[in-house]
Amino acid sequence: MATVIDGKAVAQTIRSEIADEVQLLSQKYGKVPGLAVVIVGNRKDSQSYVGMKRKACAELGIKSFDVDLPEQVSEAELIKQVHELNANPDVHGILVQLPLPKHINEEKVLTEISLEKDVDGFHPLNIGKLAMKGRDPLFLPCTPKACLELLHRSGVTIKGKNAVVVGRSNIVGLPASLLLVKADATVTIVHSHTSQPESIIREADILIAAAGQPKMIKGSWIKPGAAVIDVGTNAVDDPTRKSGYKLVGDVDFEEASKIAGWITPVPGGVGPMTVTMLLKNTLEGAKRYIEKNN
Ligand SMILES: Nc1nc(=O)c2c([nH]1)NC[C@@H]1CN(c3ccc(C(=O)N[C@@H](CCC(=O)O)C(=O)O)cc3)C=[N+]21
Repeated sequence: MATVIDGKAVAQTIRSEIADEVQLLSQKYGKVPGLAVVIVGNRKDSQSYVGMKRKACAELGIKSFDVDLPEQVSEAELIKQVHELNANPDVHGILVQLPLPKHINEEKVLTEISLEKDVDGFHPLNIGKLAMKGRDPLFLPCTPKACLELLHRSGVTIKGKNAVVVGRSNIVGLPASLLLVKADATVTIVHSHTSQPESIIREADILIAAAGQPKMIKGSWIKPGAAVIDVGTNAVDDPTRKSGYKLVGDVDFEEASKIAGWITPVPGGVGPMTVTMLLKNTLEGAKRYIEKNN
């Protein structure tokens, strides 16, 4: 049976470390980290994620700046708001919740975020640096950083291992692959055009599942003893629940937990750690800014 990695518990430990540092910063400089959370429109999932982020800020003494814009807001107006946050000395991190409505060019908006405040790590220059050997971006993207932190805190070594990443999105699969290469793994990316995904996944000592397909990865695909990090957060109908749905990962947990060495649950795995890495990035950004300007 696999060791189930308790993302919620690890997240809690790191959050209390962050809260202590926030207090130190506040005592030393009379300033607290500030995170702007920008949301456009009223997608239910985005509202819920943004709510979690704002609540977590409050719990840690991080000041959150809430910008809520209507679905119809123009790209120009959104960019104007980003520029105002760039100029605000109390804001050390800016997060624009994705996805944005179709009439807005996401890359254009993300490019306007000041590099020093890009706590999501989604600015093309930060991604470019992530992709370069010997270079480091100012911020690592939160979900990939969460995956590596969970491996690290579980005592899983990455160097020299076969790592397989399922999915190649800009926010998870691709940057996770880059981080694993930088950590000296041998990395294979599996995606919708891969002809034999099972046989590749079976070679994975480390598996990062970020395809967004509920229970796509079966127990029989897992290499015995592998470390399985499940990034999927898929809502599937569940009439037995009040909400009418439940969250399941990209991995069939029931089956895979019998074969893997380590596995993250959904919920309670990568999700809470993603939010925690955002808070950590905000703290790091604030420390850089405050120490430079004092
Ligand atoms: N600019 C931007 N940055 C993001 O980081 C970003 C984004 N846009 N758009 C959407 C995705 C998704 N995402 C999650 C965060 C937390 C949980 C999380 O905490 N999940 C809980 C479950 C929460 C629940 O019960 O609904 C868990 O897995 O235990 C999940 C998903 C961040 N994203």
